[in-house]
Amino acid sequence: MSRDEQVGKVTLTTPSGRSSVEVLQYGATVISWKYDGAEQLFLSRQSPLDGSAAIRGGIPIIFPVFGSPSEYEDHAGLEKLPKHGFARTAEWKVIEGRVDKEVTASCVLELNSVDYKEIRDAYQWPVHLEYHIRLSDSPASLECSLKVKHLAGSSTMPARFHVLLHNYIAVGDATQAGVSGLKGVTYVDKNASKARVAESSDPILLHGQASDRVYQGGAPDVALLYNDGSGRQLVVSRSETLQDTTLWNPAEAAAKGLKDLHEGGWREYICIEPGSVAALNELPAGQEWVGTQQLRIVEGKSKV
Ligand SMILES: O=P(O)(O)OC[C@H]1O[C@@H](O)[C@H](O)[C@@H](O)[C@@H]1O
Repeated sequence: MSRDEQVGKVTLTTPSGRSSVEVLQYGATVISWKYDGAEQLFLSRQSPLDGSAAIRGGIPIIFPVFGSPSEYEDHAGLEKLPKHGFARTAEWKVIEGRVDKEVTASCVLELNSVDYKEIRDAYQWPVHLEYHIRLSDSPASLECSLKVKHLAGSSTMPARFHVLLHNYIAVGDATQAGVSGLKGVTYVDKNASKARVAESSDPILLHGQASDRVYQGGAPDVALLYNDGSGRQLVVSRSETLQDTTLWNPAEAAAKGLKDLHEGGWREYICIEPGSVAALNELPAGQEWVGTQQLRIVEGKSKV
């Protein structure tokens, strides 16, 4: 593990040098994952990386609310939070870094909500977050695991939260790449007044249409099928605690409203976001919750 303390960045590289990952302490945001020199994640060229705004790309951590609190009828205890919560814009601490055996490298970051007045003011529950990042060459994969511990103390009521890992997966052309594994799963379409729809396609092709869908449970693995002729897939697996999947791409018109997205950037990614967002978690005082995802490169024969 190497650290750039001035920038607040950790770089992990596996001993073979085949895989590397860069993580900002700002938001504990993974901003790059390379395998054999190829970048797997999208990062907007216009995203400020100086801690002035959430990162447009990589893997922002969404906690403890997904979207704006006002989107939910029952948002008791969440109403003062900014959109997508505080985890993605807080400064995390690095507590551990390791290179194991011959194929993996890992690090751990933490965030203690009680250390920050602005978080205490917006979120009544004292929570300790731990984020474990593990990089491997075999299989070529990146594992991210978020642990939430309700510290009790100032509030003994169950801590209420959503969690979502907002993966911006790099693709050659988002209008042509496919997303597989969601057929039959019901989604809430945030672009259509929250209509509930059962997915009928496999693979899903966006064809340049905007997507802001929250698939509710039912899909252990979701795969991004690249359209580069290689048959390669990026498989997103997750623990049962991250049972929901948001599929987001703003497409051309809405992308114009995203000032931190470079021209044409919307074509270069599809967000496949495992989360626990269909209902709020209620974590009793003193207890822990863990959600884990694995992004895995699979060479195969998939056709889009
Ligand atoms: O622009 P932000 O705050 O990073 O949010 C990006 C998108 O994140 C997605 O997860 C949400 O479903 C979208 O509704 C939202 O627009």
